Amino acid sequence: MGFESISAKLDDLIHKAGGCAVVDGGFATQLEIHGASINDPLWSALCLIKDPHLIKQVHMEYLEAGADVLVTSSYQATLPGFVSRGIPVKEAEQLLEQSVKLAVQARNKFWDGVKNTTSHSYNRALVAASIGSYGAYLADGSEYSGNYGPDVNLEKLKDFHRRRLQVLVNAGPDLLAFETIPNKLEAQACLELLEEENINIPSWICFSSVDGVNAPSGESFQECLEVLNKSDKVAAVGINCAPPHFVQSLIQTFKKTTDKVIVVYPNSGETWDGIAKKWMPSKCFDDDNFEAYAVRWRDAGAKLIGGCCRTTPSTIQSISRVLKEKH
Ligand SMILES: C[S+](C)CC[C@H](N)C(=O)O
Ligand SMILES: N[C@@H](CCS)C(=O)O
Ligand SMILES: [Zn+2]
Repeated sequence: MGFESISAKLDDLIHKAGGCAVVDGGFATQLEIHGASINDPLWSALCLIKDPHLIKQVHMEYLEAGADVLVTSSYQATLPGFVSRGIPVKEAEQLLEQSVKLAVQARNKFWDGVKNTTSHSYNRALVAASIGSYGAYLADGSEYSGNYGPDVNLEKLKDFHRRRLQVLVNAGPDLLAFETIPNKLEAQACLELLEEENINIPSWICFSSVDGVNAPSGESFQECLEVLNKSDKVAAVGINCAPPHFVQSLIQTFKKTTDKVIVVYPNSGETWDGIAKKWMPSKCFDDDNFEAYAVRWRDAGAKLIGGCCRTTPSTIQSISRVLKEKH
């Protein structure tokens, strides 16, 4: 590695993609479209146990659609979550490793198939190991409230994230994707872990938002980003799984507060009912809206753009087509 910066691989991908790379779309959503039943505390991580082939298939579908970054199936895959289902710790760790390996295998297979073909517009994708927030593990919708209760402090959050982080990094992803972080405390915990574990692959840290202005906890993004700006271990910051109509102004807020790469991959606009465990209709973007807005988000300064829950490979195809258009 020498003196190469931690984020060299990510910077190189963004450069090759013409200044703005494409992240994949809703992973759990596409599992469900294929019939997976994930109404379960493990949510999409249930497929790591029940149907790993489907995981690889979904990764392939997002690659075909033009994703430059694959986010792994580990969002709600945690050691305590698996252990609570009677899975021994060693096997639980293997499931986490498997989430990275399935994405790497899909990426390699897809790239081997296209790299020597003429006039394709694909880049060799990077694999980002998903690290869902503590709220995702709680499976009570608290990744959208940021309310973890009085017993959760910095040390508890670091304890929760540490071993999974180590196992995922050892499985060899290109990046780490911290997803739906709802408050400043968890952002701080993730950052301290990256430093303490001396992680040498780039990370992005993405927040959720339910009002389009602040983090779900009510803390301002300015105070959250001031914490993250202190570390070079965090290559990119942004928003995931928030409604798409919040994104433009949030990019502007982030631009004022950080020099880091900005990553946005909103959901379709539907809202998650954490009790009923289903998506409720709301003001939504369709694929054409994503296509139109992806250009605006890029022009506002985002360098990584994709979709989250309730977006599909056809959404990513629309985003990829418009962002990779030659002028
Ligand atoms: C991004 S949310 C829709 C994931 C599922 C949630 N953590 C739950 O288990 O209810
Ligand atoms: N990477 C996860 C994020 C859920 S908010 C998924 O797409 O299912
Ligand atoms: Zn989502």
